[in-house]
Amino acid sequence: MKEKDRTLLLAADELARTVNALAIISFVNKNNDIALETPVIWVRDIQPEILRDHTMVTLVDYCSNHIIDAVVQYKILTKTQSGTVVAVFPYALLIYDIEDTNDQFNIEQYAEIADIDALHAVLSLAIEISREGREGRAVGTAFIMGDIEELKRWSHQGVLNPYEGHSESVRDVRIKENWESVKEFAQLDGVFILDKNGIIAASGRYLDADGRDVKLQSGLGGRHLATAAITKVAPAIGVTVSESGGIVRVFVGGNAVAQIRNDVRLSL
Ligand SMILES: Nc1ncnc2c1ncn2[C@@H]1O[C@H](COP(=O)(O)OP(=O)(O)OP(=O)(O)O)[C@@H](O)[C@H]1O
Repeated sequence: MKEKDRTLLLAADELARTVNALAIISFVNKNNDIALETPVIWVRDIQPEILRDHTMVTLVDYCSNHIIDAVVQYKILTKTQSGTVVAVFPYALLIYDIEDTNDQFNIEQYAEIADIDALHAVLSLAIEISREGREGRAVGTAFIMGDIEELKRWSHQGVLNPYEGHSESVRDVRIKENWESVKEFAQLDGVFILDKNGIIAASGRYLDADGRDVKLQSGLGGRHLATAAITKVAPAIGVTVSESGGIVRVFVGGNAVAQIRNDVRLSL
């Protein structure tokens, strides 16, 4: 490990203890030899060194964008809503208040649409699918969770529903043992629909909501458009995993409300 990185991590640990931070989020290379009192979350696949010769403004911009992305994921993966983290970049230490990302994405505000634990589970699962793919291939899919009768009304079965006739216990997305089969069925054409408690009603589902009056950033195709559209006509939240690019997006009321990049990967 570079001496500079070690010094920064030790300083971050001290700072974290002073401000009573929950964790250190490290954008410097992972090192298991260094013993710190504060739990460290390593961000993988990031090379902030490339910015070394840039201006201070670019660096600050880079740091704040990356810490926001990392904290949004941290909140989803650890179910943390408040507190402080200390971020370590190769050229900066940052104290960051977790609640500052609430403008970006605050899961709690969707409690009326879907159970918060189930939503955490769907988001974590979507992040895993976006990172892992299946058998070396990228996988794209979507999870639509909400009023299940409305979701059934606005969609139809594209292929045979593999969940048909199965008990709730094997369809519950909150149970991690069920994730492996979800990852398998994510390869089917179509999407998953789930009730507001996270019980999967079907996969291989085709969405019929009309995406014509939905406005999304350019480049997003049929899956994203249909997901946005169904959240406009039904009380539902949609989580997409893009096959091209691996980004996880969250849709509510016809709009994209959050975007989780897959190049900021936290290893907890
Ligand atoms: N209305 C729909 N309902 C369910 N699935 C759909 C719908 N439209 C498209 N899809 C699925 O999305 C897949 C990808 O389509 P498309 O490339 O147009 O979407 P996209 O939004 O660009 O997604 P990606 O970023 O994953 O490529 C299709 O092969 C199909 O399986």
